[in-house]
Amino acid sequence: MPITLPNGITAIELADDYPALQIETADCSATLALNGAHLTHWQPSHTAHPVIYLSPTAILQQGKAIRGGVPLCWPWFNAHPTDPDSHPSHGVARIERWDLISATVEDGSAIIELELKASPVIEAHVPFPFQLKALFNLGQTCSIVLETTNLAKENIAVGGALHSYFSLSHIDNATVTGLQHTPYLDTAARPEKSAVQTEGELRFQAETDRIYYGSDLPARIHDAEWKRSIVVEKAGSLTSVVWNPWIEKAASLGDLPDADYQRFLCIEAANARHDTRILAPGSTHRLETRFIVENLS
Ligand SMILES: O=P(O)(O)OC[C@H]1O[C@@H](O)[C@H](O)[C@@H](O)[C@@H]1O
Repeated sequence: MPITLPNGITAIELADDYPALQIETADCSATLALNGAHLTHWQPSHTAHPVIYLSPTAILQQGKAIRGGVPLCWPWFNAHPTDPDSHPSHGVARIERWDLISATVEDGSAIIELELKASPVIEAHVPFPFQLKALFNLGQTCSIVLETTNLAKENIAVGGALHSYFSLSHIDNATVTGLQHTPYLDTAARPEKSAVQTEGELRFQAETDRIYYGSDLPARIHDAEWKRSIVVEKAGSLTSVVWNPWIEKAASLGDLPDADYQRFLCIEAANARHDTRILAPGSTHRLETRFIVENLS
């Protein structure tokens, strides 16, 4: 049965056969694509600039991943752990269409639940039965929960990430705090190398691709030009990923303008590598993140 949408939430098409929900409430504006349960825009009313970066050349097509927004990576993080040539980067959840289960507006916040149902495409990549839900609470803050339940009779392994792309005035204006003394794996280095962050403030001057482990955040992105901080909180995750592709990698990505590496930074609540979760039959894992925007005077 079709869901009746409340005032403040409208069904739109972002492209041909590419449905989304447009949210306009007193507290925020936001856009949520059903493909990938992918938040492509969120801007609370108290901030002058969008919080989420979306590539202007993102491909909006069934079966393709959107560049930017908040990809829901599931059930593995980045390349498939054993057979990367046969399975898509960051899993299938971000390229398949989700079903809308409910949508309400309460006190200025849109509360939306989506579910990814099994299909032959998904079964070709995910070898176990599951229930997967995404819960969004979009208002003055933005919270996203990705909830996996194991419907198999044996243990399953579930990794992934809430791969948020945060919009910046310019990467040179951005610093990140909250990660000092945290160990990380530098996956941009060849070979990968382990280190501990010594700096109190992280700045960006090269490709950055780090998996921080034992990290429960929060981290804070300061944008000196836009005079705001974005606080990134999380739960159900002990790995945090910080990613910016920089010049060369950005140029190799066909769905990102060459110069746009300057316009975003990813901070991701992850279950990456050894933080992949083992779920017993019937058990549920919740990977959560929340964004809070603070204006600086
Ligand atoms: O191009 P994709 O599949 O969206 O991945 C983008 C990036 O996602 C990040 O999470 C990874 O740490 C990077 O290694 C990866 O390049």
